[in-house]
Amino acid sequence: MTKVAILVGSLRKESFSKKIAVNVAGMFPEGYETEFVDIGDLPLYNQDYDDEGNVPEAYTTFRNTMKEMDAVLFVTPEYNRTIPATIKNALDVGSRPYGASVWDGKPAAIISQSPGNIGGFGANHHLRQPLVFLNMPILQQPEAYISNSAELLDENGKINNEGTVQFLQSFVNAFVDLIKKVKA
Ligand SMILES: Cc1cc2nc3c(=O)[nH]c(=O)nc-3n(C[C@H](O)[C@H](O)[C@H](O)COP(=O)(O)O)c2cc1C
Repeated sequence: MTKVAILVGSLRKESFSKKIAVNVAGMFPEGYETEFVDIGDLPLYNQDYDDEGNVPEAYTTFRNTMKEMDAVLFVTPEYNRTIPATIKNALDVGSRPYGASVWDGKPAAIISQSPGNIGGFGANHHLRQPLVFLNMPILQQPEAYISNSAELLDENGKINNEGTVQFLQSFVNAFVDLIKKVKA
C-alpha cells in the first residue's frame, strides 16, 4: 500500500481547500491510501524545543506520522499572495531536527484554490520554493490552480463541474506516475 499524506492549508470548518481535497482523495487508484494529516495544532516552530529536548507532543506525532508516508499532497488557499502560515510551520516542524527531515525525497504535488480568479497562483509557486530545498520531487504538470472554487462545490461539498473532476483526475494520475517513478 502506498500512503499519501494530504496536508490542507486552511483550518476553516467550511474550507473550500478541504472540500476539494476530500474530492481528490477519492480519485487515487487501488493500492493507494490517503490520510489527512492535521497541521493546525502544531505550535509555531521554536528550535529551542528540539535543542533542549522539550519537544511538543504534537511535533512528535506529526513527525512520526509523516515518516510513514510515501508522498505528500498539499491543498492550499492563498493568503496575501503566498502560502498560509499553517503550511510553512508544518514544513519547518517536519524539517527538523537537522538531518532528520520527514520530507527528504518524498514526491509532492500542489493544488491551490481560490474563490477568486487567480486560483492561488502565488501560493502554489511560493510553496514550490521550500519543497525544492527540502528535496521533494514535485509534480510539474499538470499545474492545479483551481479558481472560483466556491461555485465548483455543491451543498454536500462535491465538485459539481465535470471538466474540473476530469482535470483533477488527470492531476492525480500524473501524481501517481511520479510516485511510481520515485519509488522504482
Ligand atoms: C488572511 C487572508 C488572506 C487572503 N489572501 C488572499 C489572496 O492573496 N488571494 C486569494 O485569492 N484569496 C485570498 N484570501 C481569500 C481566500 O482565498 C478565501 O478566504 C478562501 O476561502 C480560503 O480558503 P479556504 O476556503 O480553504 O479557507 C485571503 C483570505 C484570508 C483569510
